[in-house]
Amino acid sequence: CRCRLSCHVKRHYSLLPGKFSYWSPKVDSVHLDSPINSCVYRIRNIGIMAHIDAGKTTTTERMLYYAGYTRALGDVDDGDTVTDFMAQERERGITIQSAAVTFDWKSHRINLIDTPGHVDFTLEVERALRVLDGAVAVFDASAGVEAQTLTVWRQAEKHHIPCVCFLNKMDKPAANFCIESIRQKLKANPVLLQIPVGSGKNFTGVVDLLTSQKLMWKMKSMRDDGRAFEVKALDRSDDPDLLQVVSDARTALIEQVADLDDEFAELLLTDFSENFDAIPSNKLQEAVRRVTLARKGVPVLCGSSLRNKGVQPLLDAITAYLPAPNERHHDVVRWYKDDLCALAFKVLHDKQRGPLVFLRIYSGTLKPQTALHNINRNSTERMSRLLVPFADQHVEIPSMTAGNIALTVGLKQTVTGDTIVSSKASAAAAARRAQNDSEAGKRSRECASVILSGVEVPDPVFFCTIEPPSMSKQADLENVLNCLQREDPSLKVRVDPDSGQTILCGMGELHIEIIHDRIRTEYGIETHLGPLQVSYRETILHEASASDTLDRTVGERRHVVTVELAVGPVDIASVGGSCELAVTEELEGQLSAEMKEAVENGVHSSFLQGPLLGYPLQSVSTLMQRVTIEPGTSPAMVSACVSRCMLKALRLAGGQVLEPVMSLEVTVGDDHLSSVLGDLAQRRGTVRDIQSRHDNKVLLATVPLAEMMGYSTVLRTLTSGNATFSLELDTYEAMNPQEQNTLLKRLSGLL
Ligand SMILES: Nc1nc2c(ncn2[C@@H]2O[C@H](COP(=O)(O)OP(=O)(O)OP(=O)(O)O)[C@@H](O)[C@H]2O)c(=O)[nH]1
Repeated sequence: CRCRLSCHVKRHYSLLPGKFSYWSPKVDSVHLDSPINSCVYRIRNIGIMAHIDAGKTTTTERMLYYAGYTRALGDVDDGDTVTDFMAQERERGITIQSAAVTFDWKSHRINLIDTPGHVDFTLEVERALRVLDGAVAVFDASAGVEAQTLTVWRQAEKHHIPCVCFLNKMDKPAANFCIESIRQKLKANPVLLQIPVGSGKNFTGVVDLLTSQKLMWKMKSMRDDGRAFEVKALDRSDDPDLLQVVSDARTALIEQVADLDDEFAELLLTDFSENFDAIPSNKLQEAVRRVTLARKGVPVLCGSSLRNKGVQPLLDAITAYLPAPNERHHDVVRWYKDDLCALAFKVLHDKQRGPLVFLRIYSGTLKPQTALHNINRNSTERMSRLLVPFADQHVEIPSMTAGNIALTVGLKQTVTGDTIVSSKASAAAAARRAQNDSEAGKRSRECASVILSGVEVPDPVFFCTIEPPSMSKQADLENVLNCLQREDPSLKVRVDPDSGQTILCGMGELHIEIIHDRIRTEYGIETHLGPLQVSYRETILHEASASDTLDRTVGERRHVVTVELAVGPVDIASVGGSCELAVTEELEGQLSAEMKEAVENGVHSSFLQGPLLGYPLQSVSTLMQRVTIEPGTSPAMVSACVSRCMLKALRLAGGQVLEPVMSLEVTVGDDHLSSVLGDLAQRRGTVRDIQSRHDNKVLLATVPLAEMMGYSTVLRTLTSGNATFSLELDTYEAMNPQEQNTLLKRLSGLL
């Protein structure tokens, strides 16, 4: 099945020279062994996830190098890695956008998505996880399980993604084999497959517990790329302590796997009952694979990417233990049989070609120059070109089959999360199959949807105004913001109805800063950002009713409408913070569809602007009691009257400001702990726990977002740069009356 098409491919599907404006100095040439159709069971769609700075990018670079796709090792500290190709990423040394990379390793096709670790970009991780079949969790072995790892681990669990753990940075003096921390904090079941040889700067290799072989990197110089390493069976000449540790660990591994996998237990008890140790390594490997796929355990490997040790066995583990696309279950896909069904999981904007859409193909075949149907937008558009993504380079190909990740050119309306199929008729056929199945009583109607579930976009917590350098650039800026929004659904742009100013809403300070930078560097527009502000919410304290009549003559036409309604607070727990609208049964029968929509529009626009400060409302229910409309009244007037009446009722109901409260985790040395605590007390922070991690303390707290502006600079000063932190939205909490008053005065310019 291994179709060696590389020559053919090189002749016909050359790289697109200079068409993509990104820079990539070290990519020699892309030679995928079979870029068209790898057998599905040899494909691995993999993500790398971790806490910031755990070494994801360094590990990815090593993988690309050993797989033969780069000819020099990239270094995040020198800013020349392949996957971090945007200018900001190179400058800051962090991964902002997931870049998809396709390469082959030992007859397997690996589609790898490098995901960012900073919490401001959690959506990027979520987006990537949605389309992955497996993941590698990279840990800094000297830090163990950190905050962001926990967050992404939970996300991976949500999508039932089997994982392999890689304990990186084993060369650091404080590195330790943090198995317990994986067990306790991640509530995972680590399956230890390797034992490190040496520690700290004497870390020289690993022992593979399946084969009892020693893999040693005997570096001749600091520049040694680690490509060559020695593989040798352990024997009596080896250190007796190591032999003992390996023997114990192998026995423990065999027992653990037998506990988790019945097939393996049976084999052990029948064919190898005399000597468990004689079990062949391939049988053990097959069992570890079953355990990993069933998510009963996670294989754990270790190494040091920076020092070029341990990455090749990690690549082997990806192919050996993580699932192929056909081993994963996707409910919706079966309705499409062999027809095309794909999910758009990322949009990038290329200045010359317009939007580039990343698609994960679940069934069928994708071909360029064909029309595709977007179910979510109910539109059909033409895909002009089909590419294999290789960081910032792309190889053009004539078709792509299920299981792969493709990059398409020409889809202008598609946004992240849309389901793409071959035609409207194919969507209808899938819907019919789903319908028949649900009618046959096999499953509920909800499950019979033919749309792949998209990506949930969290609400942004920060916002600020953005202005072009001159009015003549306003249209350009709007265009740029549209492009950026299609790429990044966590960025929201709106226009303030009172001031007419454009408002940027984002997930954090860094997020907004990066957007600002990109507008300048990629699109050449110098914009001015207003001060960063916190996105509050509002709710009401009591129930209240109001009525209102609008009687207005516009030109020849008289519009008369009367509205009566009641509002009340609802329990956050029961509605998850959203607002509700109900209409009395009597009224439901009286209103035409058009007028009902006008009423709903009026209520929903009031939900977007609370009565106190104009922030969106949370946990408010509205009951529409009476709406009388004189003939000739336009729907717009009905909406206007409903909004006015809502405002009246909301004011009577007493407003309450809700502020975003973040969960904060700070890792800091003992000597700086008290100054960090002192500073936190001044920020209205509440300390939840202080844990020890090696020589450091980990401080867990909640703190209002409003108090956290510029925190990274303050923390750096307080601790001379010896602390790291992560911040994530926890909840919205009611402000006390005193704080609320101060805020109201400050925002209305009285303070
Ligand atoms: N000592 C040591 N340092 C490492 C190792 N791997 C990576 N680093 C360093 O750790 C830092 C972060 O590495 P990255 O590869 O950028 O980490 P990342 O997880 O991709 O970071 P983000 O993209 O910002 O989330 C860099 O300074 C690397 O040189 C390792 O094995 N040992």
